[in-house]
Amino acid sequence: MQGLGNDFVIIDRRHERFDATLHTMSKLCDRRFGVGCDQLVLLDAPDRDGADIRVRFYNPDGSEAGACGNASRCVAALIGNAPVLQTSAGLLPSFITPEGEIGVDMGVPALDWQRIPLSQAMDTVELPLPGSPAACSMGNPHATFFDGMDRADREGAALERDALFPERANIGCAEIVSRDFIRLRVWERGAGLTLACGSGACAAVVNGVRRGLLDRECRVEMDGGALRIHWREADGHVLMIGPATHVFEGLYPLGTHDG
Ligand SMILES: N[C@H](CCC[C@H](N)C(=O)O)C(=O)O
Repeated sequence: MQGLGNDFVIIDRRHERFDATLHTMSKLCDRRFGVGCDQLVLLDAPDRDGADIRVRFYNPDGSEAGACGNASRCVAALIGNAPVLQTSAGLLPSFITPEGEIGVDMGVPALDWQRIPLSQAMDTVELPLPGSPAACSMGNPHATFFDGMDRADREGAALERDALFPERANIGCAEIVSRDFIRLRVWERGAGLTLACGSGACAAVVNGVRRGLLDRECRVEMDGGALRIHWREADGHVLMIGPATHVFEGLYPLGTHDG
């Protein structure tokens, strides 16, 4: 499936065994020697009350991510009937808009340096990096710059691994068109530049509001398309609305060798 060109291999292992070795997962993500995707998503039966499906997200480098907004919309569309997703970031309710778009409540962002996490105590609204980005977590760490998109291409790889981010970070680079419309490019942790990043769009709006640059309801346009983001004042939850597209379905040849 794909959400704004951010694409996923989603393996439902509720009824079939699938041993997710690092080698198998990275090969599945490989666009030449495997199927090809930005992230691999594993579905299991939930083990928390109120959840309909357990969802785990893995980058092509094998690292697990606590959140993946575009994949969350895809899983919600795949399961149908607006499921509640159980992720390591918590229970994420989904919904369908009257226009048929998929919405996911991405929960409350973590704003304190320990939970993002950062390597030292500091105010997360302006990090001591060129361009003074702001940082938050949507269940995965994000630093957002607001001085144009091209830094993502030029500096994303180095910034992802800056010593400030003990678990690395997704690097969002935004161009502010107006207080309710930004263009965003994200260098994703463990994946590199992608056409869209759902949690990155959420983080960019949260970070922009905290910097006094954006309104709480904002359109975020990325290379693959646009999301609507609303950081709801009443309860602090971040709602993300956008498309989710089924590309093809197949059977993973169980029992094949990893070679
Ligand atoms: N690379 C991210 C996970 C995927 C996020 C992105 N694809 C999204 O839609 O949120 C991380 O390691 O935190």
